[in-house]
Amino acid sequence: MIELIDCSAFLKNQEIVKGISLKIPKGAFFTIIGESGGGKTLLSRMILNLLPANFRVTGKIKADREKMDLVLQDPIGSMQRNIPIRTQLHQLLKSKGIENKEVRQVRIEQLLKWVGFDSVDSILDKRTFELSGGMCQRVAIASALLTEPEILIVDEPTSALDEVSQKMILALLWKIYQEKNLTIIFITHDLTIVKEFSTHVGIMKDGQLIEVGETQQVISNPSEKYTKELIQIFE
Ligand SMILES: Nc1ncnc2c1ncn2[C@@H]1O[C@H](COP(=O)(O)OP(=O)(O)OP(=O)(O)O)[C@@H](O)[C@H]1O
Repeated sequence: MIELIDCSAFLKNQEIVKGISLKIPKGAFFTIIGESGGGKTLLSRMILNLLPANFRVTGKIKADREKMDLVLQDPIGSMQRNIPIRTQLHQLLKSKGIENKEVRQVRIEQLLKWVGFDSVDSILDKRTFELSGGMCQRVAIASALLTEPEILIVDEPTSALDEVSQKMILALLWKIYQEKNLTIIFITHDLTIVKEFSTHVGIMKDGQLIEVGETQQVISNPSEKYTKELIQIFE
């Protein structure tokens, strides 16, 4: 479980993320939705302790960060551009203490197949700019899974992709959720994703978590005006 108790993020004296208290149960598919600039990304970076250095955080966060990994909106930007994928993935496992090259190679090949690549060798030889956005996002997701996290935070992972790739990445994230028993925190602008996939949802507006709960409960009986408006837009 992840727990935040009255957490805020300040930039100089301006409170940008405001007094958030939240429990994310183990095994939840927790979506965070809300207006642009509402603080969704900052909240996720607070959980990861990855806020830019000029932010000051108050409150208490109970979370095992060693067990978390992050998938970003821009898959090409989230990996190193000029280094072959093989080298990047080996380096990652080496940094986690896996010294044996064959052991690393087996784990990498198994995972790339699991995320849907048939021809693993041809992917490993490439650099990220040689892949399509959808393929690159699949590699980025495989990279996040390599270290076997228990919690995966995904920040609008489909918004930079075409419609077909979006569907493939959503299907992959659903497979991960179903088969790897992870907790997923999924930041999105798309209420359809919230309705279709999530067990829990948090609604953010102006730096505040204005409504939170089980998805079905929140969608069928929203208490906040902003949540009602959001639901109407997607009807
Ligand atoms: N590094 C930063 N320095 C200064 N202000 C920032 C920084 N990152 C975010 N902000 C500001 O904090 C507020 C919340 O940003 P955040 O990125 O968390 O919003 P968001 O809900 O994720 O938005 P979007 O849906 O557009 O990605 C915004 O007003 C943004 O301009």
